[in-house]
Amino acid sequence: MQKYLTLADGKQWIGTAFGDRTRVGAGQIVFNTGMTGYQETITDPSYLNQLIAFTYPLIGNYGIDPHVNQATTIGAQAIIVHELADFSDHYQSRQTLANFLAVHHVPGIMGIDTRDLTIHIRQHGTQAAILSNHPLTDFAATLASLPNKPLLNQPAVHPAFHTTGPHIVILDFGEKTAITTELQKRGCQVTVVPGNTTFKAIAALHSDGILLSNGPGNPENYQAVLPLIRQLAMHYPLAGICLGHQLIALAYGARTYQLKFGHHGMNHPVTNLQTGRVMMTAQNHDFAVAADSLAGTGLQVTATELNDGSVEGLQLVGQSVMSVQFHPEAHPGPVEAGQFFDQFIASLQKEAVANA
Ligand SMILES: NC(=O)CC[C@H](N)C(=O)O
Repeated sequence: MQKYLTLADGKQWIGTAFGDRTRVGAGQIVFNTGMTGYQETITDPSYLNQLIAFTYPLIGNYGIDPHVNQATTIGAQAIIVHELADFSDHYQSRQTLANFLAVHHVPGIMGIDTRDLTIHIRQHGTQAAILSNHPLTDFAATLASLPNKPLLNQPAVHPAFHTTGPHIVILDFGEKTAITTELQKRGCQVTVVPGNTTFKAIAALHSDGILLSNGPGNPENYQAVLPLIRQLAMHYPLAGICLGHQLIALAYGARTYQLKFGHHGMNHPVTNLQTGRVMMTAQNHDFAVAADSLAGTGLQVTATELNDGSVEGLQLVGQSVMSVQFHPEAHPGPVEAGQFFDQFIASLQKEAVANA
């Protein structure tokens, strides 16, 4: 069965259907440059209502391992690959990628020139796209007629794996499971609450620190939570990852802007401005904090992306507020980005000693 991928600017690719073969997908198209990690990417809630094109030419070869899902549902609208592995080979694989997508009602297209698609997005910028079963006659009308998927929050209490370390509340805007797991591994008890929980309800949990999660969409659409963030920062050590980082910036008066084609992949070099060292990071964002909007906010840049110089880390001077744009919980190999969790936990312990 043929499938048609059409971009808002009219460019079209024709390929073969896989996954949920008849379903149509529509949203913003992004490309991901990871050579591995397709399952973590596909289940990452920050991709809500996006079409994900993989630049790595063979996808699906190690199948699907239920343990690495980042959420219980798939928010992405469609998956685009050059070649889909027709069988998977891994001792923990329980399912093929095609089957996994079919079960979650996500359509896929394979057999298209993903290099051509990526070059096109890099040159013309990120835009809306539709994956359909027939050539489109009216892109705008079709886009308007297709439904968006809702975000599914996953509130839960997660015990520490060992020892009784600090208790951290995660404000969930679309949290990846790996964030909870990285905290649990470090001895933390984690409570995940929806991003719109009130200050009073959060205070009743008696946590040692708050972490603002990653999440989908434009950070400017989250204005309602900004007063809560300022209030939380007055009472708790606060950390933010990706969307959480952008929300901290907005809460203190900085601006965010949309990148031309986003950072989606696992090979993004980031310079730690405190040590001068460069680390390889996993990233998944279309927006970034505007460096020229930070003057007078009290926020300082702690890290930058080596390729385009964009802001990758922030801290609030004199207060225990720290954030990163990249994903410290994800790594294709190098694990140094995980230091962010160590620093956050150390800041909770410092605060506890100061208040003793
Ligand atoms: N992974 C994230 O949290 C992404 C943040 C935001 N939605 C962006 O695209 O920039």
